[in-house]
Amino acid sequence: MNADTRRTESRTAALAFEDIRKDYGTLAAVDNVSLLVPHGQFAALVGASGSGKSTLLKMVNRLIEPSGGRVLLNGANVLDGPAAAIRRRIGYAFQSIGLFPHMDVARNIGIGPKLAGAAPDDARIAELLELVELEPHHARRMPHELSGGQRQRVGLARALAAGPELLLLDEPFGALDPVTRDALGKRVRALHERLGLTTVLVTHDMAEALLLADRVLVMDSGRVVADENPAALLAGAGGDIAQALVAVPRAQADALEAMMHAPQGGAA
Ligand SMILES: Nc1ncnc2c1ncn2[C@@H]1O[C@H](COP(=O)(O)OP(=O)(O)OP(=O)(O)O)[C@@H](O)[C@H]1O
Repeated sequence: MNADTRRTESRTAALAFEDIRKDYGTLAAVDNVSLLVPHGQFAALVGASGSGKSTLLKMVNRLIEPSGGRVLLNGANVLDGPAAAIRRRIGYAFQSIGLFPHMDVARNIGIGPKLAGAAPDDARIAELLELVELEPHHARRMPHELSGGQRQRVGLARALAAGPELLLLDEPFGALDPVTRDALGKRVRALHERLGLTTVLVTHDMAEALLLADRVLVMDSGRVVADENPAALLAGAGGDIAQALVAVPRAQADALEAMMHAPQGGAA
């Protein structure tokens, strides 16, 4: 691809990383990553702990300053202008949620738009609660009066409150039980479709990535070592590191399948 084509593609993508890097001393936490995420795509970033997933994500909403390269959001460098202006265009939900303990659910959800001078009214809060399948009466609860899964839903509603162009999710289901995690994952995918979002999800869990995403990016030592769709990964593409991650859910699925077809043991 020549430089002109590359520049045009970077400008028209929802999100573009151009030779982005982050160094901590001699460690390259993110090592010259270039990627385009088209509008409407649901991409998952998968990889071992410490492979650079969160660092890459946080350079989009300027929680981390890059050591080199650029991140473009709809063609504009995220470093141009105030960080708050960029963050208003990006929904961000993460595992530890960061709800304000002294504010009720409605105020927690509305904090971003309120800081921007447009506090959401009760109808908008009710609409956001409905999107994440919470009840209207949850609006007046305090964070400590909610379950972990409900708190994650509030975090998601807050991420959606300003009508973002881009949704960044950093292990948003990490601390949840498997049933809640599965339900919330499906809800996020449905919202992605319904709201026409572009979404990047960081997860340790390859099964989650395969089930939810259109595209799976595998990171290792700060680099993207595989970039495949779920069907291709399941068919064996992506190289050794990606296949080692795919092997885990595959082995579990095979073991369950074998159990279902095994003759019943126990007393005859
Ligand atoms: N502030 C920091 N100072 C020094 N090193 C850091 C800092 N933040 C992250 N790192 C290092 O950068 C590397 C990438 O970290 P990062 O959090 O991006 O990984 P990750 O893939 O998101 O991991 P996890 O899945 O465990 O959250 C790791 O080796 C980490 O120790």
